Amino acid sequence: MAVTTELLDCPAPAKLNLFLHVTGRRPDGYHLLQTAFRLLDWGDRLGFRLRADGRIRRVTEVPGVPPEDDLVVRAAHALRDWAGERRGVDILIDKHLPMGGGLGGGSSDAATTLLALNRLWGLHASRDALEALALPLGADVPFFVFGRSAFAEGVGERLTPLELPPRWYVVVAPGVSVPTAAIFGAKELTRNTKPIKIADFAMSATRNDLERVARARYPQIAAAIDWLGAIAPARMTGSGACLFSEFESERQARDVAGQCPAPWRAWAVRGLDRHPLFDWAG
Ligand SMILES: C[C@@](CO)(OP(=O)(O)O)[C@H](O)COP(=O)(O)OP(=O)(O)OC[C@H]1O[C@@H](n2ccc(N)nc2=O)[C@H](O)[C@@H]1O
Ligand SMILES: Nc1ncnc2c1ncn2[C@@H]1O[C@H](COP(=O)(O)OP(=O)(O)O)[C@@H](O)[C@H]1O
Repeated sequence: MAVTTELLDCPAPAKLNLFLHVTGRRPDGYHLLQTAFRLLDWGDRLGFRLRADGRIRRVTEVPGVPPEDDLVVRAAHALRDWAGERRGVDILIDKHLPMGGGLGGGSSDAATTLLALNRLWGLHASRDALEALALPLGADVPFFVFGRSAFAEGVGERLTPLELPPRWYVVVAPGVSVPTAAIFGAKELTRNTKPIKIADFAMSATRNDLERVARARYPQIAAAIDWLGAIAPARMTGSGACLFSEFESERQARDVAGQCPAPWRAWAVRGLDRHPLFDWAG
């Protein structure tokens, strides 16, 4: 029987890939990357309620994602098995981030689950231990546990903190959902960008290698990048479908977001330096 306790309400912020270079491919097919991750002050919200009976349940519907496939459920099982925890949890998801958007929504939901359950179950797992549990859930999940703007290498798990200036972003969703595996698997993807040094990172000197593939396959992405790019330099995040431009002021960002033509959607959002749950790893 479920125990009635308070709901632990937690944010799961989105990320942008400020650039993404594909530098190689591992024998198992995963790609070697260099990317700069930036957290955003915008995301999903998750609720966690302790259960004494040991069951892990997602209690809200997420269209297209059966509970057993949901990264929050998989994260909760991974942490419970690792810790030998006997209690369970009810998990509520309030989804705001477009799925298949390159904003890392599912990955961030999974990381927030690891951080929240570490606290709810009183496990005191270290950040390193949580990052190790995160990687098998998805290449982006360790970054959200790391919880700071980061330069990432490997498949995204080798993370170095990155100091970034305060910035606002316009994020545009062109109304399509992109399957990450199909973009990485494309024959035409170039996989030999020369590695850069972290100190050489600049928006103007980098690009997103996945963008050319996504543009060619999804005309809506190409059209949206061209629309935003006519106003300010615009780039795709991750494997798409969303794209973004960077601005120094909130006013500029809100002004541009307000011009976005339907049916595309646009948001003006602030870049974060730290994950709101940064202190929750032991
Ligand atoms: C492209 C990026 C950039 O941050 O983000 P998204 O666009 O998904 O948000 C990530 O590398 C995605 O990370 P994530 O979404 O966690 O991907 P995963 O579930 O691990 O992998 C999905 C599939 O993408 C391919 N994949 C993913 C990561 C990688 N470095 N090489 C790959 O080839 C693999 O085919 C894998 O089966
Ligand atoms: N909690 C979740 N939220 C969103 N997607 C999820 C979740 N759990 C599993 N998924 C799966 O992960 C896929 C990628 O979702 P998402 O992380 O939002 O996009 P992206 O990897 O492009 O940033 C979804 O299409 C869905 O099948």
